[in-house]
Amino acid sequence: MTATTAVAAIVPAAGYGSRMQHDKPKQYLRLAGQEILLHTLTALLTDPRIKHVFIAVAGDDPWYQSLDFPGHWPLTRVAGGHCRAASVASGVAAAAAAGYSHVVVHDAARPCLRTDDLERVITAGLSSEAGALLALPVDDTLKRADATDNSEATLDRNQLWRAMTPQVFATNILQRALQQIGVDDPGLTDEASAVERCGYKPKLVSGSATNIKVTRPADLELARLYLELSREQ
Ligand SMILES: Nc1ccn([C@@H]2O[C@H](COP(=O)(O)OP(=O)(O)OP(=O)(O)O)[C@@H](O)[C@H]2O)c(=O)n1
Ligand SMILES: C[C@](O)(CO)[C@H](O)COP(=O)(O)O
Repeated sequence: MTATTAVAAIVPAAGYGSRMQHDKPKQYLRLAGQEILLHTLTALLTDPRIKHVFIAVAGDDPWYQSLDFPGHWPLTRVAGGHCRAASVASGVAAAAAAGYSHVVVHDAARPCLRTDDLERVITAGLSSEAGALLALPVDDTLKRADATDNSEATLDRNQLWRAMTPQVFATNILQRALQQIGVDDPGLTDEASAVERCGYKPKLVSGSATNIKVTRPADLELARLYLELSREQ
């Protein structure tokens, strides 16, 4: 693949953010001067290989239409699904129909994506049939809890990584994997899980701990800090 290969980004943005406990989905909360979704799209569009962004939005979403997107951004709204995988599948179908050979899937809720990390994971994903994803080796000791949050076991953390996004795959491979495994499979918490179960071993590309997924209220302050720090660099 060349550095100028055209890829499509898929942004699942149809969640309601229940863990954030806010009356507005977290992707529409404002941090460091603009909505989280706008930060995420700005980060994705720093890579010239991303030629289009398909954003999966909930059908009853009243917020998306009010966002102030720059007119030149190549965006298409697609129907969000009942779960993250269904939203991603909707975006993959649109990217396939538009003729994109590869897709970059990135959570709307991860606004602190660094350009250098994005560049590395796209390059890795384009150079391997199995694809690639940003991830970080686990540095903490991992415990398995019992039903009352007591530690009942310590897991071997050797060779354990925590997955992030972007996750980069050949469009046809990801589309076939999602169809084969089924978007309602409880084990399908990211795109790589579907591709792995079809026999591929996606490359784990070491990312940045700042690439957090804004999930709970405490994440907002941290994301704001990271966004303001990146602006100063
Ligand atoms: N049906 C869904 C559910 C989630 N997402 C998106 O998938 C990303 C990661 O999901 P998560 O952090 O779980 O977001 P929510 O589902 O909104 O959060 P919660 O689980 O707390 O409700 C988010 O950008 C979210 O908008 C989506 O596009 N469609
Ligand atoms: C895709 C993901 O961000 C990788 O860590 C994560 O699995 C999303 O989980 P969520 O519960 O849908 O936020």
